[in-house]
Amino acid sequence: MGRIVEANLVGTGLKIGIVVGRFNEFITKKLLEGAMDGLKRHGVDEENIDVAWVPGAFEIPFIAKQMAETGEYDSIIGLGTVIRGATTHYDYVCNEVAKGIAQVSLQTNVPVIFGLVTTENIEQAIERAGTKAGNKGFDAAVSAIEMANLKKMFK
Ligand SMILES: Nc1c(NC[C@H](O)[C@H](O)[C@H](O)CO)[nH]c(=O)[nH]c1=O
Ligand SMILES: CC(=O)[C@@H](O)COP(=O)(O)O
Repeated sequence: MGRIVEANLVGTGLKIGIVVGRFNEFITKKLLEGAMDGLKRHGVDEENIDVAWVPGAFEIPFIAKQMAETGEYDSIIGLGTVIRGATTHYDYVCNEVAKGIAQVSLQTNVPVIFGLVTTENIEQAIERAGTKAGNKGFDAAVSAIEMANLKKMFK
């Protein structure tokens, strides 16, 4: 059997970028709090966390790409909240942000984490922003650390 590659969750020395959407800010600020908590509790120095606010989830991939291209970041986290409305707008936003984040990650070789809450209603969003279903921002922080460390294992 070959090697099994599994990264630890130690964030010491990592530099992390966060891109967060202002749309539905009452939820996204909770995701940001969760992400900051997750990063710091796993050893990331607050000085090594940069946060960029964008208007909405649709804009996350563009700024994530600008950040990734600086070469400064070990991982980037996208945080946003898309809540279904009366029209098809939801589907366009969700599809583009998901595809965009995946593309930025593959094009730049920087892990970009999908820390978005995409829900049918406000209640589902609240549940995923620090109440009964955890905090998607915290989960994204742990994934960012794991991916940054995993990437280093393939150098
Ligand atoms: N409806 C939601 C949006 N819509 C805004 C777009 O993301 C974008 O900012 C605008 O279309 C300008 O390009 N954004 C969210 O983050 N969440 C939503 O529920
Ligand atoms: C997910 C959204 O974009 C949403 O806020 C838009 O709502 P609507 O479809 O009612 O315009």
